[in-house]
Amino acid sequence: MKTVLIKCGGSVIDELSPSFFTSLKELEKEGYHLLFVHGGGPDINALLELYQVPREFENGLRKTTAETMEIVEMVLAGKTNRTLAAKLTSHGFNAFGVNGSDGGFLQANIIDQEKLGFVGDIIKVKTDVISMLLNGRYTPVITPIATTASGVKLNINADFAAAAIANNLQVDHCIFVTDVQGIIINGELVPQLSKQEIESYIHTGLITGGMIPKVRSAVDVIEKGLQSVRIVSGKEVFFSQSKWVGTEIIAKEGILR
Ligand SMILES: Nc1ncnc2c1ncn2[C@@H]1O[C@H](COP(=O)(O)OP(=O)(O)O)[C@@H](O)[C@H]1O
Ligand SMILES: CC(=O)N[C@@H](CCC(=O)OP(=O)(O)O)C(=O)O
Repeated sequence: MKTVLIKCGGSVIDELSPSFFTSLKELEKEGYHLLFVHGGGPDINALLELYQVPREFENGLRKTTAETMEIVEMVLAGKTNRTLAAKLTSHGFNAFGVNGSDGGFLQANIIDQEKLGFVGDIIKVKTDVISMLLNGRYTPVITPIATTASGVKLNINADFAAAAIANNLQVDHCIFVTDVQGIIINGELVPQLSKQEIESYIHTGLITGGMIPKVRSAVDVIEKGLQSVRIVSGKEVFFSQSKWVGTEIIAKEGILR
């Protein structure tokens, strides 16, 4: 089965354009089965603000207290998952919401309780759930919340969750959909980037903020052997006539595919 994992950032879920859905249809026409992982950072921020709960990030990861975790779950499982699933359904996909914390689907360890609180790193993905849904011609829409061995719920950065699921499922393509065309350096879209170039751009401050976990996740997926990883925009066409638009993350500098 040919599969494409599509991570849809919270930055763009409310702004997905008709041409984004046209690209999804093109992928389907080429025989790909699609699965989605969604974020929801901006909506989490908005609800935290409403409840007057302080927001804090460390290296792009949200410091998550027990109180924050309750709001994270309300937003991710309650709002963003439902919004994306509804949009996909209205475009003819058989969307099926999947909570990472149900049935031990996403299992994680706490990264650093003192520094980050209830934030995890995925250690196991029960891929049978996804295979079952894809075989039934459903389109899984996955919420990035995991559980520890003892059943504690953890907040997972959606880019990291997407990378772990892509690696475990060995998908054919992994794409990170966001609100910009790809990696932009000095005002120009960069069509291809290697790990070395990425690290140097992070070091010089040309790749910042939420783009850092995204590019690091993309590199992780490439290093684990997946051939095709891209950062694309959800506001434009990203796949047409078998051609991709955006930034491709490549294993080594200078190797063109
Ligand atoms: N070099 C870069 N190229 C493009 N975007 C960048 C770059 N460095 C930082 N960014 C920022 O990263 C943002 C995307 O990350 P984020 O807001 O976390 O998105 P998402 O919610 O889609 O995961 C862009 O809107 C942009 O402001
Ligand atoms: C640990 C951590 O940072 N979790 C993220 C989960 C959502 C996310 O990653 O959303 P985007 O893809 O829109 O950034 C958070 O709480 O914001």
